[in-house]
Amino acid sequence: MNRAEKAALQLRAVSVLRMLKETRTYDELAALTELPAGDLNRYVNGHVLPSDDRAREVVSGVGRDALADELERRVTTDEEGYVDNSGAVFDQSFLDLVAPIAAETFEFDRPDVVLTAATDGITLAAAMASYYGVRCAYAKQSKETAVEEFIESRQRLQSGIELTYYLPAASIDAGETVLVVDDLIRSGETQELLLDITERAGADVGGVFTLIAVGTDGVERARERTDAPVGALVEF
Ligand SMILES: O=P(O)(O)OC[C@H]1O[C@H](OP(=O)(O)OP(=O)(O)O)[C@H](O)[C@@H]1O
Repeated sequence: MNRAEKAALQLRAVSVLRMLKETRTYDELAALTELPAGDLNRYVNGHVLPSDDRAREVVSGVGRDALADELERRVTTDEEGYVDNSGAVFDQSFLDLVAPIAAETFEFDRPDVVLTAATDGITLAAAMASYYGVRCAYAKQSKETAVEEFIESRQRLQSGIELTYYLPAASIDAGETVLVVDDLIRSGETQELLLDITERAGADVGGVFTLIAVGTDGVERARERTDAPVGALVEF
């Protein structure tokens, strides 16, 4: 890890600690992180940065669990099992905290592009793309006017409806590495379309990440399509 990466990791740990501190006392934060309350106070107030070992532990250990709890608090499910996750996907700063934790936890290959499907995956894709410092692209169910060439993927869904996603062809170059993300995976049909688009572009899949996996079918389906890591922050 070079100096800039170390500094970035330390600052991410401070962001995670600040988020956790919003609803906790320093003693509670100390119990959660197993770090001394006095040190935590200095980190949260920005007087001292945590060591890289402590920072990594905060980001991928307690940070992941705490963000998963926070996500569960922000999501509601109705009696038919439909999920309202607007409390998460409408909050870009929350997703900005998720991005480094997802990257640390699942060790995706470093992408050139983060790809998602419009609409609800876009803010997560933007957070992941910003974290890696790469482009973000989203496939849509309609063709953008003035774009001449598209990569398209069509699938007949379990429901019998045919679904087509279109991505402007210039969004992904052959040989690039693509991280496929979405806010939610249920049947895995949307992921399959995105993985198909990646393949049609001649690109490689560096990983698949979702905030929420509803059941295991969708995640299993993605795992059958790729050897790259497939991860979910929470599973319902
Ligand atoms: O695993 P699947 O069964 O394919 O479901 C997952 C998809 O469902 C939701 O999108 P939706 O179709 O509701 O469109 P939206 O993002 O525009 O709301 C969600 O954002 C995923 O893209």
